[in-house]
Formats: sequence, structure tokens, C-alpha cells
Amino acid sequence: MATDNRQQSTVNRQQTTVNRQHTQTIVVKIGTSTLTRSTTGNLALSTIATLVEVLTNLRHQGHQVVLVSSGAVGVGCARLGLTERPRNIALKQAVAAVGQGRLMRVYDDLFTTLQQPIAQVLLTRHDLVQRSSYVNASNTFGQLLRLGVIPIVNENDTVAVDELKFGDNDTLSALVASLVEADWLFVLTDVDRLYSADPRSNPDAQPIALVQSMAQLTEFQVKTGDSRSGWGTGGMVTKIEAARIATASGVRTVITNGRFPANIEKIINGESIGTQFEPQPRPVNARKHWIANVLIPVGKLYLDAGAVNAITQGGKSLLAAGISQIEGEFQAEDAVRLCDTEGKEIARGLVNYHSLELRQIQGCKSDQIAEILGYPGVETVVHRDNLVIV
Ligand SMILES: Nc1ncnc2c1ncn2[C@@H]1O[C@H](COP(=O)(O)OP(=O)(O)O)[C@@H](O)[C@H]1O
Ligand SMILES: N[C@@H](CCC(=O)OP(=O)(O)O)C(=O)O
Repeated sequence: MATDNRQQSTVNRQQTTVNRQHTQTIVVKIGTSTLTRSTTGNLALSTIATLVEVLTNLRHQGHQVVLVSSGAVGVGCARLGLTERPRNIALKQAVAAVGQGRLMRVYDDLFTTLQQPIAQVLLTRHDLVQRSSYVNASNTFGQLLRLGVIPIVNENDTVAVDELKFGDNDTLSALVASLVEADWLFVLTDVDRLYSADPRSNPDAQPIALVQSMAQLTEFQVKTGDSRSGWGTGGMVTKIEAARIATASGVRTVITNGRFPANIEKIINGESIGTQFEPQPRPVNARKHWIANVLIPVGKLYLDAGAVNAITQGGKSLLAAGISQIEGEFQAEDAVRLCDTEGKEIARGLVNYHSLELRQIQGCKSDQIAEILGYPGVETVVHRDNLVIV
């Protein structure tokens, strides 16, 4: 009997492994340069139709799929006869409102032809920096995926305020991939892969097939410049940043040409197309991962050598006594960078004091805090539960 149970549990384990291999969560990001024709600004219908077919096929194979689609501004411009991306924020936000509806109409028509339900999810960074709405968004994605729906995500451009913007959908796609604990993130663009330099201006740039760790990019001497296609926003810089966030969340990331969506399936099946970034182990502590990768640090604390050592080697909380200098204005519970004496970031965390209070108690012993501030403050400036070594 015991042997039977053991055999059954081995079979179950094997079954789970097989199921896991078969059921993967795949996030695909498509940029404006792939969605639209650069000459007219019109939608590249054949590319979009092929993408819709590929994503629906992946669903039929049992995978969970999320599409992060840019294009609201580009499509809105084409609809309104504007020939370049508006710089004025209010105009851009108005144009995005025109384009987003049109974009979803096209997706819904195409996916409906294949009986694939979709959902529109518009997010701002603000939605993800609040821990409660981050968890809420995660639950909503979970439900949509269990219902077999393909969520189509974009930044909520019409309401996003400058300070709390993703700004580019590459970063948004990485944060979504992390949120849904994806296995794959495909960043589709108008070049076939990452090169050692921008291939538009450097014909000798070398293609890069595999990046095992982000440190290798320095080794390969990758240059990204600030070049981007006519309608794109981030260029290669934001795609690499997306790969950094996603791989740190345990998500295998691929940069590849969006003109051939069928390559997505080939890549999942092991073909070497595009540039693949190998994932790190999935973080065990979701809250610390959120602090390190989702929050935007608003201040900088310089620490003395003793504090650096206590935090990095001793796993201790940060005390006021170890702070030598403070940069920026922040509220209690904002994210701040913790730096060594040279200004190199060593950790990130949620600070327990307003910057004005912290300036009064920096360098002081914890038992002096109550007297200086006139009320008993907390002992730690950044508690170790809210602190992540970077
Ligand atoms: N090292 C590099 N390797 C590949 N492409 C690069 C590199 N540096 C810059 N680029 C540029 O990045 C562009 C893609 O970014 P972008 O225009 O923002 O596209 P998307 O609209 O797909 O987000 C490419 O057309 C290319 O010219
Ligand atoms: N939210 C914007 C996306 C901007 C953006 O990141 O564009 P892209 O560089 O083409 O992926 C839009 O829908 O136009």
C-alpha cells in the first residue's frame, strides 16, 4: 500500500511537471512600430490578425495569455489626421482616448471571429504602487485568466499623471508579467533582436542571441543610444529595463520582431529566434520584490560604512545613527534608495519618517529621537522587513 502511494505520488509529481510544461503563462507586448505602418499611421492589419490567431492558438493549447498593446496614441493620431506624436500632454491624453477605443474595437472584432473572449485592462503606475490595488489587480488578472479570457493591457494614458507614469509599455509589460507570475514575456518590436549597438546606425552591430545575466550586457558592450522608430517611445533602453525587471521576477524574456508573430510558438518550442534573457529564480518574498521593482524611489539616503555592513552582511534594519546625508523630499512609507558613501545604491526600502523629520534625527542614536522630535518615533528608519538588497 505504502509502495502504491509512493508510486502514485511519483506519477502525480510527473503529471504536475508535464502539466506545468504545457500550461504556461505568456505575456506578449506589441509596440506601436509593429502595430501601425510608419508611412501612413494606419493599422498593420495582417500583422495584428496573425498575432490574434497565434494568441488564440496558444489559448487552445491550454496556455494563459496576456497581451500588452501600445497604439492608443498612434491610432488616435491616424484617426484625427495628426502626422506626428503630440508633445503636449493634454493633447496626447485626448488622442489616446480616441485611439484606445478604436484599437479595442479592432481586437474585439478579430478575436471574436475566433470565439476568443478578451478584456480591456487599463493601468496607471499609481495602481501598482499602492500595495492594496497591486494585490487587487493581481486577483483580477487571476480571475480573467481562469475564465480563459485574454486581457489586453495598456497604460491608462488619459488619466496618468507625469510623475506616476510607466511612460512606455515595455516597463508596463514587465510589471504585468511579474504580477501574473508569467513564464514568458515576449517584447515584440521592429528589429529582429538586440544588437551590440543600434543596427539602424551601426551596420557592423553584432546580434545577441542569449543573455544569461544582465551583467553580460556590459560584457557584450551593448549600446542602445536613444534611437527609436518614428512612433515608438522607449527604444531599446526600456526593453532592456523590462528584461531586467521580468528576469528578476523569474520570467524568461524574449525581444523579437513583431512582424512574424508565429515565431512566438517556435520560440516556446525551443527555436533560437530573437534575443532570449534567462530568468533568475522566482523571488520568494513577493512584497520585497514589489518594493524593489514596482515602487519608484523618491529619495536617497547615504549610509556610513558601519550601516552598509549591518544591512548587507548582518540583515539588520537601518537606524538613524548610520545616515550621513539625505537627498530628496519624501513622506513616511515612500520608497527610498540606500547608498554607500560613494552614492552607489546597495538597497531599497520603505522609510518610516518624513524627510523633514529624518533630517533632524540623521546621525543620532535611537534613544535621542523622542527628545529631538518631541514625540516617540519608531526606532528603525527602514525596517528590515521593508528593506531589499539590490
Ligand atoms: N542595441 C540595439 N539593438 C537593437 N535595436 C536598437 C538598439 N539600440 C537602439 N535600437 C532601436 O530600438 C528601436 C525599437 O524601439 P521602439 O522604436 O521604441 O519600438 P517599439 O515601438 O516596438 O516599442 C529599433 O528600431 C532600433 O533602431
Ligand atoms: N500607452 C501608449 C504606449 C506608448 C508606448 O510605450 O509605445 P511603444 O514604444 O510603441 O510601445 C499608447 O498606447 O500609445
